[in-house]
Formats: sequence, structure tokens, C-alpha cells
Amino acid sequence: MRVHVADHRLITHKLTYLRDERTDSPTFRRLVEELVTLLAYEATRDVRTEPVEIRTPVATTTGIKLSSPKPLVVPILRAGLGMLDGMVRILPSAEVGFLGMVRNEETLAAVTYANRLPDDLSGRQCYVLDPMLATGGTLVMAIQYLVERGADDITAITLLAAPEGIAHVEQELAGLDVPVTLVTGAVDERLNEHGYIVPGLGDAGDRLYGVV
Ligand SMILES: O=P(O)(O)OC[C@H]1O[C@H](OP(=O)(O)OP(=O)(O)O)[C@H](O)[C@@H]1O
Ligand SMILES: O=c1cc[nH]c(=O)[nH]1
Ligand SMILES: [Mg+2]
Repeated sequence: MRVHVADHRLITHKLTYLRDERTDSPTFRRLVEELVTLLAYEATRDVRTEPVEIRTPVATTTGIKLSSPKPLVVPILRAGLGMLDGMVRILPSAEVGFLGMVRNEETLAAVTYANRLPDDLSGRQCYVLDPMLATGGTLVMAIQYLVERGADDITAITLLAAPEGIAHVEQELAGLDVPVTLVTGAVDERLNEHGYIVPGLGDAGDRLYGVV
């Protein structure tokens, strides 16, 4: 897996406010949206395009447009939903598939409760959105669903990642012949005994949408 830490100062600045426990839910939501836009800029560097000829008021010229089939954006509910608007703002023609996944807080194993992906993802570039990569169990499962359906290029965008989680994803996906890239705003120190990222930001879903 190619790992890109997008440690631009503006990203680190916004992450600092996101991490702060005093940041309220409306501000948290706005910061997540702003952050995903900045991360998406990096993550879509290799989005597939094809040449297109256009005429300006002065001359004809060749530019580029996004290739078909269009990229698929996959937010992982709940917390990944907070990243969707920011992502489709810069990729308005993308299609969107949904995965609902939740960690069992005792075992830390990911459980899937919703799966609304196109059946055939052959030749599709996919962008998975989830603010947190902790143990990595959720991301491994999400990537496996996409690969099973034929996705041939996958980029995960996270706000924070734990070193243990990155290592787990790399180990589980070793031998996969689909290129996988992780673009993250920061790699934190570690996981604590409850599987939370340290220093992290707490439970991203709860901070976006409240405790359920
Ligand atoms: O890397 P992992 O150890 O698998 O943990 C990461 C997952 O945990 C969080 O979701 P959560 O299970 O809290 O669900 P939620 O988004 O509904 O709050 C987060 O948004 C990731 O999906
Ligand atoms: O720190 C963490 C770990 C998993 N999920 C979260 O929302 N936060
Ligand atoms: Mg949660």
C-alpha cells in the first residue's frame, strides 16, 4: 500500500481544532468537510482522465476530462458520511456507493450492516472515505468488498491513522494485485487498550452525529 501523509500546515492546523475536545459538533462537521477537500486534492492526483478537444474564444486546444466509467466514492457510515459532501464538491460527477460498518467495541471486529455498492466495479477507480483508521479491520473489509466486485484501483482517504492499523492493512492486503493508496492527514502515535487512536480525536461518529 502506498501511504501518503498529507501533512500540509493548513491540514495540521484544522486537525488541531478537530482534535480539541472543546470543538462543538457544528464546527467539527465543518472542519471535516474542509479537511476532506484538502485531502481529496492530493488523493485525486491520479484520477483517470482522457484528452478532450475544445474551442476557446481564441483557438482550439486539447484539455482533459474525467474518463468513463466515473470514479466511485464510498463513504463508510456513519463517520465517513461527514466526508461525502466535501469529496463530491470536487468530484461532482462521481457516483456514490455506501457501506455501513461498525466496530464491535468489545472485540474491535468490524461488522457490516449495510452494503449498497454497484455489482460490477470492473475498471472503476474507488475512493473510500472514513475519518479514522484505527485497528484497520474496517478498511480491510471495505477494500475486500470493492476488490471482490472488480475495482482495480482504490484510494482510502482518512483524517487520522494509527501505525498499528496501517501495518495491519498492509499485512492483510499483501499479495493483492489491485493498487491501494492511503491518503491521511496524520499518522498518530498508537492505539490505546480500547482501540482508540492516541492522541486522536475520540469517536469521530459521535462527535459528528452524537452518541447513539
Ligand atoms: O480501524 P478500525 O479499528 O476498524 O476502526 C475504525 C472505524 O471505527 C469508526 O467507526 P465506528 O465503528 O465507531 O462506527 P460509526 O462511524 O458508526 O461511529 C471509524 O469511523 C471507522 O469506521
Ligand atoms: O480513535 C478512534 C478509533 C476508532 N473509531 C473512532 O471513531 N475513533
Ligand atoms: Mg463511532
